[in-house]
Amino acid sequence: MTKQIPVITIDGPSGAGKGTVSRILADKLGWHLLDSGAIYRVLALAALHHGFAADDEASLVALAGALDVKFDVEEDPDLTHIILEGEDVTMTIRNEEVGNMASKIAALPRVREALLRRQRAFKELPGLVADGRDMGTVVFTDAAAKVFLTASPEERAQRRYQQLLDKGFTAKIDQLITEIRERDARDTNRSVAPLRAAEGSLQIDSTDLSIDEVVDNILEFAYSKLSHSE
Ligand SMILES: Nc1ncnc2c1ncn2[C@@H]1O[C@H](COP(=O)(O)OP(=O)(O)O)[C@@H](O)[C@H]1O
Ligand SMILES: Nc1ccn([C@@H]2O[C@H](COP(=O)(O)OP(=O)(O)O)[C@@H](O)[C@H]2O)c(=O)n1
Repeated sequence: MTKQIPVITIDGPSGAGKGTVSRILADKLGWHLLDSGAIYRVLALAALHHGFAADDEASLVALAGALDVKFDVEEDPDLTHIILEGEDVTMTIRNEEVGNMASKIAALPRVREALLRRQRAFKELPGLVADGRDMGTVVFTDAAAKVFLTASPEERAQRRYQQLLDKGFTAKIDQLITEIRERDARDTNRSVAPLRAAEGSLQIDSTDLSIDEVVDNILEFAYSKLSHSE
């Protein structure tokens, strides 16, 4: 029998802490990490470079199929460098213009379909931690352990605010709360792969939990699931 490759999926809304806890989990377990949002962001940046509109599905699908992107984990142990068409876009893809474009193109069914194989290719031994919106519901439906991580919109906006200040940007908390609510609505109400908790997932509200508490909860859940699936 071929060895099953274990997958832990972490889905949830923007600012819930998915990226942070996924990276810690992947480090602790020595597993691969898929930041699926980065793939949508890279496609969004490429679309902006090419001047494609957010609803030009045919052009975006063609672009997704031919996307020349590399995730470089060798160079820097703390940060996966993302290289688009030879250019390091690790920082550029994090800006709000790219995030908003990513959230718009992510609503197009054929674009999501075109990115499926690229995401599934991250599933390699010894295991994968996959961070996104539909990791447990669509991309890795057979994952060993599925987590749905949330926090209140106010707390998530406050975290983003702090994150932006730490990076030297200015930001307005009211505007961030509005943007978070808009992005939640778009991700939750789209017809294809809407944001929702996968069946059987561990649901964690991290509003009043520390990062370490969230990681410990997930590890305990994942170990119990993995020991049952062996
Ligand atoms: N449980 C938590 N308590 C406090 N801050 C948190 C917690 N989880 C994450 N953060 C912080 O919130 C910010 C957003 O987290 P991030 O992992 O980027 O969220 P997501 O990937 O879900 O959008 C980061 O600055 C992170 O350090
Ligand atoms: N698996 C995924 C990951 C991201 N996305 C979309 O891509 C956008 C950017 O993802 P992200 O995870 O980088 O966003 P943040 O949570 O960091 O704000 C999200 O707003 C989603 O609309 C998605 O639809 N499916």
